[in-house]
Amino acid sequence: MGARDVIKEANPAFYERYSQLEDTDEFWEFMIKPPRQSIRVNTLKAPLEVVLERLKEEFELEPIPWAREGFFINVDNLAKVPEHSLGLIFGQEASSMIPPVALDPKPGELVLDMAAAPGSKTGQIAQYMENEGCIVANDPNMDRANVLIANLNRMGVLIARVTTRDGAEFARFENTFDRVLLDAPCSSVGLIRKKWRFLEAWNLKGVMKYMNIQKKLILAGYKALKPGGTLVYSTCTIDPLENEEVVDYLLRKTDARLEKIELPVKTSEPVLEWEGKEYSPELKKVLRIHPNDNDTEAFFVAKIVKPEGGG
Ligand SMILES: C[S@@+](CC[C@H](N)C(=O)[O-])C[C@H]1O[C@@H](n2cnc3c(N)ncnc32)[C@H](O)[C@@H]1O
Repeated sequence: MGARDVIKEANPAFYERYSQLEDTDEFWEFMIKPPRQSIRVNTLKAPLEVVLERLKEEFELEPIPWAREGFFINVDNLAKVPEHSLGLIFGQEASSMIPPVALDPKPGELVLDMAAAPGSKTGQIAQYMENEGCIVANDPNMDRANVLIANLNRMGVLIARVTTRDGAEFARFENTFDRVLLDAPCSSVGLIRKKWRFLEAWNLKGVMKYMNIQKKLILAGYKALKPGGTLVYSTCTIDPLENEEVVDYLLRKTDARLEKIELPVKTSEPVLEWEGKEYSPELKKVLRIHPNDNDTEAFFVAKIVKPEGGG
């Protein structure tokens, strides 16, 4: 049985909905193919070259084109690699490295990571900030926040303050942060490659539930952003209602503008019309990544700026 038939049988509604986005054999194959292991070298702890030299003694590394510190690696169990326990490397999916690259945080800035646990992107942001400045790393799920704290400790992140609020509460810190990352809770279609249960559990009701949370969070994140600041919105899912719809909602409600993300990454066409609704042509600037584009998890990334004098 091919991947298409396996998916059709496991969740017919899923197949029906997303065959409207793309219906190639490749798309369905990569939707369930086990993912490639990738790592980010943590330059907060040691120089990139030193860590690479050591890893190359044992493993084959393939650079990830869109993240200088990212590599695909042929390892079965990362937990057994000493560099992992030491926080010199962090297991992070290749496409999940894109949002912090797009955010482009600088040393000394004040950054809000609204949905931060387990902290792979907080660590990457701290790395780009060279441990100077401040990151408010928030996640309302206490268990996940504990994992976040443990990971930040292991990675040697010294500039994060962990909070456990509903991200929507940050709306009251108006015009405060230089940069905001909203790596939103979502239906996680991208994670099916790693966990089959995300395919079985998927339903449209869940998509709608997440869409409503995401709209609330993106408005709050935008409010908390300083004029001239950058907000990156990302999900690891493919549903237009959780992606283009949410960004279109922000564009309609505020003075937000979109910026094109120039990276060497293959993408699929953004969705500009869905279920009879048309989205702003500005949405052409977002990155919609299907699993077969780069053999990674699916991802969606939008780079949003607040005009100077806006808010
Ligand atoms: C995609 S995960 C974040 C992954 C994380 N950014 C990383 O790179 O490791 C989404 C997170 O959103 C959190 N979350 C759920 N509801 C939230 C809310 N109302 N406000 C903020 N975060 C929320 C979940 O607990 C979950 O940890």
